[in-house]
Amino acid sequence: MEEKAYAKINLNLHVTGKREDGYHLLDSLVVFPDVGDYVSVEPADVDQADLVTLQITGPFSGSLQNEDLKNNLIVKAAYQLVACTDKSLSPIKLLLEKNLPVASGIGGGSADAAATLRLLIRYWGLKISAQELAQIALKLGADVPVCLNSVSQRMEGIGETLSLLPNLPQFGMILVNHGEAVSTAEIFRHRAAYFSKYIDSTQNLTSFDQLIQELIKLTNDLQPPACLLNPAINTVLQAIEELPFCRLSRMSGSGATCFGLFETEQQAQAAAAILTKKHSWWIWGGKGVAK
Ligand SMILES: C[C@@](CO)(OP(=O)(O)O)[C@H](O)COP(=O)(O)OP(=O)(O)OC[C@H]1O[C@@H](n2ccc(N)nc2=O)[C@H](O)[C@@H]1O
Ligand SMILES: Nc1ncnc2c1ncn2[C@@H]1O[C@H](COP(=O)(O)OP(=O)(O)O)[C@@H](O)[C@H]1O
Repeated sequence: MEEKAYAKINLNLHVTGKREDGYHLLDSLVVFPDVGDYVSVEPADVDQADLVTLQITGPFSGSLQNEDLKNNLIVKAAYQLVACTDKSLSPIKLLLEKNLPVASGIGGGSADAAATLRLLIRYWGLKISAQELAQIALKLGADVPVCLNSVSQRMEGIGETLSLLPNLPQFGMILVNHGEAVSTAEIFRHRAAYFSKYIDSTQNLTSFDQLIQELIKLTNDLQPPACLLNPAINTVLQAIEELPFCRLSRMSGSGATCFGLFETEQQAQAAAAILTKKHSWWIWGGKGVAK
């Protein structure tokens, strides 16, 4: 049994306020392109010491090799489910194929956690209400709730207030990461002192042109501090902007991954191929909205 953990892309990200606990309030249009990690589960030996174990493979497994697997969001997600059932559960082995760059503003860890929740609810046959699931997800991280169904959404609060964007058009996207991880906490610490206002007209975004016109008016408020702390992000943004048919380039989340938007999937794939010839960066191109 397997679940795909789709990358999370913030098409815009407005920091609209700050909570008393220091967490920032956000307003962001979030989409899930057709690229991701894979989480799968198989039965483990009954004499396995831990109920849940994890093995990581894939091109970015090395980024997690020095971390204790018990701290991985996948293992934490599994134990959150264990804690909310009376069922007697048999030991499992979880496998993660890590295809997404780590700590890169595309929510790989959050997507993995959400995929694990979906996977194990199915595998163990658990009955959990949507409300309880949303609470478990938020406990794991602010970005986990939006990743639960991996469809286009507007995200507010710190990530707990979600509204679906069912009319968003299909488009092509490229993702580019130059290989330097940036710290989310540090980027938030260096953000400008003002809070930005977000004007919502998301219901009208039914064509690609309308979407671009709207996104041009919006910003990622974390992009300026990220570029200041890691100027190479500017180089990436410029390289994307110069690609044929690119209509918008921007950073996702707290960075450093940047995206480019194209009218079609084919244009995005061709653009990714051009960039791949010039740079040794992580580059992906394809469908901007997976499902
Ligand atoms: C910025 C976003 C936008 O989608 O994406 P990423 O860049 O992580 O992909 C998220 O809000 C990231 O949420 P999440 O992934 O849970 O953040 P964490 O790594 O736990 O946050 C690390 C630190 O960043 C700060 N932080 C995080 C989220 C937030 N809304 N306000 C904050 O001030 C806090 O200091 C927190 O301790
Ligand atoms: N399954 C996981 N994949 C990636 N990172 C994880 C995972 N579990 C825990 N982490 C931790 O979460 C941090 C943020 O990772 P990630 O979710 O990739 O960041 P971002 O949301 O910025 O893309 C990592 O530095 C790592 O320490």
